[in-house]
Amino acid sequence: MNDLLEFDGIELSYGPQRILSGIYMKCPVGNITGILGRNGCGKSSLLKVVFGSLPVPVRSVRINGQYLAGDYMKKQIIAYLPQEDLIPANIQLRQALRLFDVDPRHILEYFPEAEQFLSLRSRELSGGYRRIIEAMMVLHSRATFCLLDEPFTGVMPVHVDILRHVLTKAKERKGIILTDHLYRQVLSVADHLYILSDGRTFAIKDHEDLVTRGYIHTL
Ligand SMILES: Nc1ncnc2c1ncn2[C@@H]1O[C@H](COP(=O)(O)OP(=O)(O)OP(=O)(O)O)[C@@H](O)[C@H]1O
Repeated sequence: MNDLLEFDGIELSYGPQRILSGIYMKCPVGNITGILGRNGCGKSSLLKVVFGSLPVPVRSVRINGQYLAGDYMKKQIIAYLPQEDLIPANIQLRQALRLFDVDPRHILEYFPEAEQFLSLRSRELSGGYRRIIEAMMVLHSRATFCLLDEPFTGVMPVHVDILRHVLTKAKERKGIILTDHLYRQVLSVADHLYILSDGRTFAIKDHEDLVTRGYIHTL
């Protein structure tokens, strides 16, 4: 049986503003799970809580039914691409790959031109290049589960196609949860979809659900 990441019982408020309250989501290895939702509904917050970088009083994150204790970030069970930059601005790409324990060949296989970028600092890369390389790093990390917050955003179409290909290959050995407002790209790779609305997750059955939840007008 494939490893399964599940989470629920997550409660998150910012002051009086309740953000998350009725979450249930699961993602087995072999699957890509997409999360959609309106601006500000809490998608990034949810990924941070599951990764462990945003502490909350109540949270249940399980792998194969076993609760994950606080040290799972160190154990590299879950890798996370934040909406913000992953690689610190002053770090050379070559150093970043070493830090994240990613073989540069995984990047150069798809982006041979990146050879000339290896000695550049992260801040010297273009935004779109930095984004796709960061997404590739997470997908080639040792973690069994990957959380990707807006991996497609800012990436040019030919590289989006490469990323979709890498995602499809990576899911053979990983479970992947991703969110992005480039929802057609999300729809094209996701095996399961949820929409986050009113602090709760709803499994999406069809496109009509996205209209009903106020995410798209119509297709
Ligand atoms: N550190 C914080 N302090 C207070 N409020 C916050 C904080 N971080 C996020 N929020 C609020 O929580 C809500 C959810 O934010 P979050 O970034 O998780 O939404 P999102 O669904 O990822 O949005 P988007 O699609 O615009 O990226 C928003 O109303 C946001 O203003």
